[in-house]
Amino acid sequence: MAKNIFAENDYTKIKNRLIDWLQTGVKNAGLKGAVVGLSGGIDSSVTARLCQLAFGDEMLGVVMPCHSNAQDREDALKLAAEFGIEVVENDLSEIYDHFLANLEQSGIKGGKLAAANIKPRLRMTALYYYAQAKDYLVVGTDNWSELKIGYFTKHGDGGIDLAPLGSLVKNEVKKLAEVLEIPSAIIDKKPSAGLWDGQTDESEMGFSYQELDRYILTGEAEPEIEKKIEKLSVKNSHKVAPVPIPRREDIV
Ligand SMILES: Nc1ncnc2c1ncn2[C@@H]1O[C@H](COP(=O)(O)OP(=O)(O)OC[C@H]2O[C@@H]([n+]3cccc(C(=O)O)c3)[C@H](O)[C@@H]2O)[C@@H](O)[C@H]1O
Ligand SMILES: Nc1ncnc2c1ncn2[C@@H]1O[C@H](COP(=O)(O)OP(=O)(O)OP(=O)(O)O)[C@@H](O)[C@H]1O
Ligand SMILES: [Mg+2]
Repeated sequence: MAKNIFAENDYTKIKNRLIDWLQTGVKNAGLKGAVVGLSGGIDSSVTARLCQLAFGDEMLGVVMPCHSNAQDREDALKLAAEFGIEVVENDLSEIYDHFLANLEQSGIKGGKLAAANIKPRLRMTALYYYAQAKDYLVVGTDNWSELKIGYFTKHGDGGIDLAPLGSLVKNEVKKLAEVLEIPSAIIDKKPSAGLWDGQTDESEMGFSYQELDRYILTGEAEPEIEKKIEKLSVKNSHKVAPVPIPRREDIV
């Protein structure tokens, strides 16, 4: 059997280093704590728990259903209650419906993704409201696997101030979740962006996190999987690059 490359790290050490890293990031910004969107999924649960350990009471979780799965909302609220994380809830479903209808009044109708990507961008707007109100940073949940292939909404869940999980692949986040005592119902849940009914990361990506993570860490993958990963990585590289600006000498 192939060795488990995700089990090799010391996750207690990683936990402690990430707590330090978060504290340094917030201190360098001259601010007090962190705000995190709580989806009921593993990435936000791990991020919220790390922030709580880093900032104690100076940490806010925000649950923002937007035509979302009721179980996810319950899991998010349960996690907050279990760890004593302060939580507020904003249901964005009606705002989303109004906003989309308003946009469509222009006569321009977008496809499924144009509409669905509004959801994470509304959440981003709410998170920045709370961050500014409380002198916090917006702490994102994006992991290395998602960043590698650009599997996030630009200026949505990608619109953040710090990304503590950005150097860990998804399966490593799972191991970290165990050390943080995240409930197994959350750890074992199928990853989903929750943008539409039945959406799962792996079916949309066209490969598994196991395959993606193995490729990121070892460079090994079936040729057709490698091709898919590299294609997405190139296509979405703009999402992790600074915004292009023309060189002054080329235009003046
Ligand atoms: N070369 C380029 N240089 C600069 N900008 C470029 C560009 N190509 C496109 N763009 C811009 O980027 C936009 C497309 O990017 P974007 O708006 O992000 O949209 P897109 O990548 O099409 O969709 C987001 C993807 O992330 C997934 N997602 C979203 C949210 C959460 C999660 C999750 O893991 O939970 C996953 C979602 O299911 C979907 O597959 C274009 O409309 C255009 O404005
Ligand atoms: N209903 C929601 N309420 C609050 N925040 C949300 C909600 N849905 C998504 N988010 C935010 O968007 C982030 C990106 O979603 P994503 O699905 O990648 O992470 P996750 O749900 O934590 O984990 P998983 O990828 O395993 O589903 C979440 O981690 C969370 O911060
Ligand atoms: Mg999710």
